[in-house]
Parts: sequence; C-alpha cells; structure tokens
Amino acid sequence: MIKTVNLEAGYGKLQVLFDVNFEAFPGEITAVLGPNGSGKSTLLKAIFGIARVYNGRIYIGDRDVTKLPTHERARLGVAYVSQLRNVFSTLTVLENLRMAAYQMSSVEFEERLREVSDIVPLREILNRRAGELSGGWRQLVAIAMALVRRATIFMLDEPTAQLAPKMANQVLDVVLKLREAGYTVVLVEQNAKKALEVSDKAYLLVSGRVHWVGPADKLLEEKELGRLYLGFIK
Ligand SMILES: Nc1ncnc2c1ncn2[C@@H]1O[C@H](COP(=O)(O)OP(=O)(O)OP(=O)(O)O)[C@@H](O)[C@H]1O
Repeated sequence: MIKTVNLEAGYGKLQVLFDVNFEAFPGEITAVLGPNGSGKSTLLKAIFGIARVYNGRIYIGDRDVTKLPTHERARLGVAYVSQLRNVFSTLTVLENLRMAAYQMSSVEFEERLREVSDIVPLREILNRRAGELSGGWRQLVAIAMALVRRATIFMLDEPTAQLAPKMANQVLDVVLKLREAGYTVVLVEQNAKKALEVSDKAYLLVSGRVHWVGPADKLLEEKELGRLYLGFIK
C-alpha cells in the first residue's frame, strides 16, 4: 500500500503539488488523471524520491519513507516505470533481467523468470537486444525487471502513450495481470477513458490538487469533469 498525507512537492522553487492525500492498495489499479502539467508525474516522482518534498508524508505500508533515498524505496518494493531510459538498450532482454537479479543465484533467477513470464509474455524476446524493441515492449521489459527484483508497487507513467492500439492493449493486459497477482498498481495515463475502464479507483489532479477522487466507473459518468479536464468529447 502506498499513501501520501498532505503532500507538497515540486522541483527547486517550483511547487507543483499542493496538499495531496493519495492512497493506492494491493490488488487494485489506481488511475491518476488530469490535464497536462497538473502534476501526475510529479506525484509518482515524489513517491519514488526523485521530486522534492517540501511538506507532508509518504508511506509505504506503515513505513514513513518521506526521508528515505530512492534506492531504499525501491528495496521496499516500489518501482517507477516511465518511457524514458527504462532498459539497457545494448543488452539483450535476458541480460537486462539478469542485471535486475544480480544478487540472486541462477537457480533463483530461473524460478523468478518463470513466475515473471506468467505476467509478462517474454519468452519470444529474451534474446533480442532491448534497444531494437518497440517502445511498448521496452516498457514491458522494464516491468519484468521490476518483477524480477520483487517489486510489489508498480507506478506506471503513461505506459500506453504513443503506442499503436494493439500494443497499448497488450501493455494494459499486463497491467491487469499485475492487479490479478495482487500488486499495487498506480497508472498515470493520457488516455483517460481507457485508463478508467481498467482501473478501480481514480484521482483527478487539477493544478496540483486533488480535484476529484472516487471509483473509476463513477468518474466515467462525470461528463462535465470529463469534458473539462479529461478530453471526453461528450
Ligand atoms: N524535472 C523538472 N524540473 C522542473 N520542473 C518540472 C520538472 N518536471 C516537471 N516539471 C514541471 O512541473 C509541472 C508538472 O509536471 P508533471 O510532469 O508532473 O505534469 P503531468 O500532469 O504529468 O503532465 P504531462 O501529462 O504533461 O506529463 C509542469 O509545470 C512541468 O513543467
């Protein structure tokens, strides 16, 4: 479980988030939606420890991690997957996964790989160089790397942006499998409708504040909010 309490965060002197109370639970997909620049990525970055926190607290389960460095948050199970620099492009997929498992014995790694393959369909691409893969596949490899190192909280920053519809659906299938496996999934998406269709709960951020929070299907019914902030046509 991940939680922020009265979170104020940003970059240097630029405060982006104001008084954000956010919670995401295991076995659920929590969507974070809102217009460009509303602070969606900043929320994920603050939770991961790569944006500046001015005030408020961040918890992973019961543990207050507000002051912990990023690598310790990662050790506690948090993964932040964005479309940027998410894999080692000169290495093969298998080598990337091995890098994520550098502390494991090869027996343990093989076992892990079998479990991860149930969630991310990797078998066909294990020997491909990561840099040759499409953006969608690179993202799936990044998710698989996090799974190998036993992450339990997946913060996915626009995982389907710029993907062809077929690949976008494949990525969303993996997101659904993460939920099925009981992980905590936080999903930042541009395509609000698609995100809401797969999510359990939704936060709408506007100008760095939580403007609306509730069940994802209820936000789909909020036509006015959808029109104003989420690009719903009608
Ligand atoms: N590393 C950074 N340094 C300084 N300002 C930043 C940085 N990253 C983002 N910002 C600024 O913070 C504000 C919020 O950006 P953020 O990326 O959180 O928005 P977002 O809701 O994810 O929007 P988008 O969909 O455009 O990514 C913007 O004004 C942006 O210019």
